[in-house]
Amino acid sequence: MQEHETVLDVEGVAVAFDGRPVLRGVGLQLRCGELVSLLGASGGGKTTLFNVIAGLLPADAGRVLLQGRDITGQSGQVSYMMQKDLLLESMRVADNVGLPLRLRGASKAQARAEAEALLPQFGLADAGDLWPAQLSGGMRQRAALARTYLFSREVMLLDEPFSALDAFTKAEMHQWFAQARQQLGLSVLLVTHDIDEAVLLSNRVLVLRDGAIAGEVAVARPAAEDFSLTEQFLEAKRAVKALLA
Ligand SMILES: Nc1ncnc2c1ncn2[C@@H]1O[C@H](COP(=O)(O)OP(=O)(O)OP(=O)(O)O)[C@@H](O)[C@H]1O
Repeated sequence: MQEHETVLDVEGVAVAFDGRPVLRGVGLQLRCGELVSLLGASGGGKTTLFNVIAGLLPADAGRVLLQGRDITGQSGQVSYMMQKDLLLESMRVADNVGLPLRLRGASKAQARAEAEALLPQFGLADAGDLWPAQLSGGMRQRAALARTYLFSREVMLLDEPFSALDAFTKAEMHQWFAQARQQLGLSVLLVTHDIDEAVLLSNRVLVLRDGAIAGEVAVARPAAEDFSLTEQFLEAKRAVKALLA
């Protein structure tokens, strides 16, 4: 798939719970190799939208297209990492990461070999034989991201993947993730509450308000040593804050 082609197309998704509308016709597009963040008030329907895209929750209206194919209501088409990493404590890291391959019928040895080959790209080169309890918070999140990547490489839905980390680890993860995403050519939709994180990592930031996309901010990224200290970063942050207000 070519860069800039639409990989995921969400059209007019509406969801109501007990007659109360949460999503009122959400539309968005994700292009190949792009990271788009979704920001909005707590309870605004971000996770609900992810559940619809992942085919885990039926929508009252709307469609979800993956590379032009209608996948509305189908689970298992895009990869989805929920806020909690959900690593299985009784499995070594490589087996945890290889789990999606096992679910698709690979042998334990095949799944482990493929997971082991991927671990260096996720900063876990020597961690395959460790147990999850032996990992730091950042390592756990990278293992969970590697497992999500093995589930499906086309589109990743990440629901607050860094929110549980301390500020120092979070900053390290941002730096690592921005690079890994480029190298692996990932197309990512990211839910976050953190405006700085959204601006730092995204090509575009979408604001969800009153059940619809209130607007978007395209992030212009200069080739600076530290993007977060640039005028362009502040400019994008101001524009996002104005949309949220
Ligand atoms: N299965 C459900 N049944 C009834 N109400 C639900 C259900 N799932 C979510 N809701 C309600 O829908 C609204 C949107 O919830 P959702 O979790 O999608 O918001 P969110 O934007 O992800 O919130 P947060 O940022 O706090 O994670 C909330 O009011 C929530 O209580």
